Amino acid sequence: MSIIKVENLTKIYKCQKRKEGFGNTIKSLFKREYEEKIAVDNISFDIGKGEIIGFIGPNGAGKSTTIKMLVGILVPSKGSIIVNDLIPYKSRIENAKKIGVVFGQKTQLWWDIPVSETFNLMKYMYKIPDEQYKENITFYRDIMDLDEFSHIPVRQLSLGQRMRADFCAALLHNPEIIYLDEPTIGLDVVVKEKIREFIKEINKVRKTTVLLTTHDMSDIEKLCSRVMVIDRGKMMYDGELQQLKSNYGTQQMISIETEGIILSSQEFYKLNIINAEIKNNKALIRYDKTCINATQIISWIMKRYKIKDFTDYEADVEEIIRNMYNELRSLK
Ligand SMILES: Nc1ncnc2c1ncn2[C@@H]1O[C@H](COP(=O)(O)OP(=O)(O)OP(=O)(O)O)[C@@H](O)[C@H]1O
Repeated sequence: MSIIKVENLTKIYKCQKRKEGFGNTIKSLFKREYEEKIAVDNISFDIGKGEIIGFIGPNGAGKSTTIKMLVGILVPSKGSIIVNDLIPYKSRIENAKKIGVVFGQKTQLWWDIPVSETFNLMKYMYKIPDEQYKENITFYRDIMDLDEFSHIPVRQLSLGQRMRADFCAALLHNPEIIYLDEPTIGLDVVVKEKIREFIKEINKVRKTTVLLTTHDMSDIEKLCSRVMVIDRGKMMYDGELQQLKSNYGTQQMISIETEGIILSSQEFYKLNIINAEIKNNKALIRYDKTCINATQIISWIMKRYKIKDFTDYEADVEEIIRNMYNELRSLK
């Protein structure tokens, strides 16, 4: 059963045409010319209850525009969206009761009041029953260390504390879906890890559906099994992260340490590899697994050197996505 169903969704922005030069600026005061920008171009997808989906793409790809339409802030130019059996822009308030939103770059907390007061206001606004409110505060207090900062006004919080407070505020009313737009941007590794654990826990305990937009590929690797990739408004990939890895993650690396000094990098190019960086008795070899495999490389080296240690690395998600963007763009 899908909780989000999107069909042929398109968003076209109408923007004022800007021409250079003083004369043109004066003219534009009297006669405005407009041009259209297709930000989201005929995309369709289905999301099931309890899924955690990574929604990724380069800058300006159309991610935020899609999320704004799902939330109900923007009206689509074409196509349909059903979220929780509602059309978001027609039932904004009803929809808002069932969703939570966290924007890494903006806060939805009140700047001048302490975090605990903000939570009280949210309780009042969303009409959260006492029992549910108490249960949630206890749950979040432990997992997000709320006591450390709940008495402090929001403007005095560090970014990591503010993000933790933002997450709790967005989840106080037990939303069915949470939209996360760059939720770990600018955070240190410890807070990032805490927030990822929190997302996993909420998803496990409450079956909350999560749509996550991020440029941090470790967020994707650690949280999502399915990814949707958008580029220039078009859906380029929707499927398993694992499949994406095997389609685009053909580049791999082996690092090797030998007993003696490696004399020259030139000889490594007899192998069908991409490149080799050599330093004393260490070599870092980059290869394409569709051309040669790790065993072939190791056995070739073993005939020439005594190997002390070696490690075989999978391509990381960042590299996979880079390969994918490059390939898709070269096709256009
Ligand atoms: N209000 C607007 N008016 C006109 N064009 C807009 C508006 N908002 C976004 N755009 C354009 O629509 C396209 C998609 O923008 P959007 O913000 O959805 O991308 P994004 O994938 O979220 O990018 P980023 O990763 O940089 O946040 C971009 O070309 C952007 O310039």
